[in-house]
Amino acid sequence: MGRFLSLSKPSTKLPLYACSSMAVALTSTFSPRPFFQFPRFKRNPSSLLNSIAPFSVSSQLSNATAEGGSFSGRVGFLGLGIMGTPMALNLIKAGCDVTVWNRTKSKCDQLINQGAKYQASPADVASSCDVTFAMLADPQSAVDIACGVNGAVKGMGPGKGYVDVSTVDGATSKSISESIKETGALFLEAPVSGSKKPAEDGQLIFLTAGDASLYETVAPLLNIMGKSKFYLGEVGNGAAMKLVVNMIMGSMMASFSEGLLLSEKVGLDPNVLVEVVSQGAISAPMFSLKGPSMVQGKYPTAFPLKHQQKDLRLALGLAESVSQPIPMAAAANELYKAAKSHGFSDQDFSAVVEALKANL
Ligand SMILES: NC(=O)C1=CN([C@@H]2O[C@H](COP(=O)(O)OP(=O)(O)OC[C@H]3O[C@@H](n4cnc5c(N)ncnc54)[C@H](OP(=O)(O)O)[C@@H]3O)[C@@H](O)[C@H]2O)C=CC1
Ligand SMILES: O=CCCC(=O)O
Repeated sequence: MGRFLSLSKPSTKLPLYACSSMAVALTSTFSPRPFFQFPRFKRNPSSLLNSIAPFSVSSQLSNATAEGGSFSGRVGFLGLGIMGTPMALNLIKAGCDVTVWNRTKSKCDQLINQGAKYQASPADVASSCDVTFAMLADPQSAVDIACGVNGAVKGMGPGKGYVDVSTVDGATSKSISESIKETGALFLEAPVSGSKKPAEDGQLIFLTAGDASLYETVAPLLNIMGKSKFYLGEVGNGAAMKLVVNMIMGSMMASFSEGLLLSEKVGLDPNVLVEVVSQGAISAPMFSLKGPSMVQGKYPTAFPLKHQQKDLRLALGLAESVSQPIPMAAAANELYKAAKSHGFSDQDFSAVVEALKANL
């Protein structure tokens, strides 16, 4: 039991509960923090219960239970963009009692038609729900919707929980956490890896940190929306993990873009490059998925370029805070800034290749 009670406390020697082989290597070699991944048992709720049961941190949520791998409380969802809409939709399809709000109200219609309730403000959603999720564009909007006039904080209180799944920096997440917790409610940051299609398919990866009991309570909801989830300890660790992952992704895409253009310029077929890359050590689903449309100059938006640049900017701030040089990411950031200034903000981040074209 003792080893599980240390779940929410940073430690250098925590055993891994269940994880990938990569996570084992990281934990035993580098990680100074708890590093847990729970397996996903979507088709076997009793296995899910067994996997969660050892983490017997009692839930403080009054009307919600996670018994048997389900969640019987009311779920709020704020922010219905590319990611929020399919995530909320999956909760509705799974039978959850979902209440939505979005700045642009018309984006709520699809979900209301599928059975969602609507409230007129984040505060109203939070006061009418047990747990409220927020999937917002950036740090400013995440703070505004949590802490602003008619923000979620106004509707929070003991027995409730707030789960911020937006990609923000650790300082923003901590500030939101403090405001939420001052009301007596619980807070979990849970940014996601995975884009539009994984969100639609319930295949996201949650990078969570904060109140362990809220993590346990919302685990059945995370299991509906995602394929795996990591609990990383203190608030800020989930945000940091997400920014590091997206820093790598942004640099990879910038480098891939250079390769595509260079191959074409020296007379090679960039489609063949995509095929060659897909068979070797640097293969990545991202290259295979986006490469063919990049060659055609098409960038259907899954992950908006402006958000990728935001994440690189936040990763640069994270690196600055610990005096870590990240020259590749800094160079990539300049490229995404150039792409933004040429009007590609709302296209997919693979449009960064346009910033390399000579006529820009
Ligand atoms: N798309 C992706 O592949 C992924 C995105 N993310 C992250 O998830 C978050 C959401 O991304 P995504 O869904 O793609 O983004 P979108 O741009 O599609 O949606 C952004 C959401 O934030 C809302 N919003 C923006 N500014 C404000 C504001 N000032 N006040 C109130 N609401 C606001 C928008 O409302 P409105 O509809 O009114 O504009 C919308 O609901 C971002 O942090 C992103 O980095 C994480 C993983 C993958
Ligand atoms: O933040 C966006 C991540 C996109 C992805 O993981 O494919």
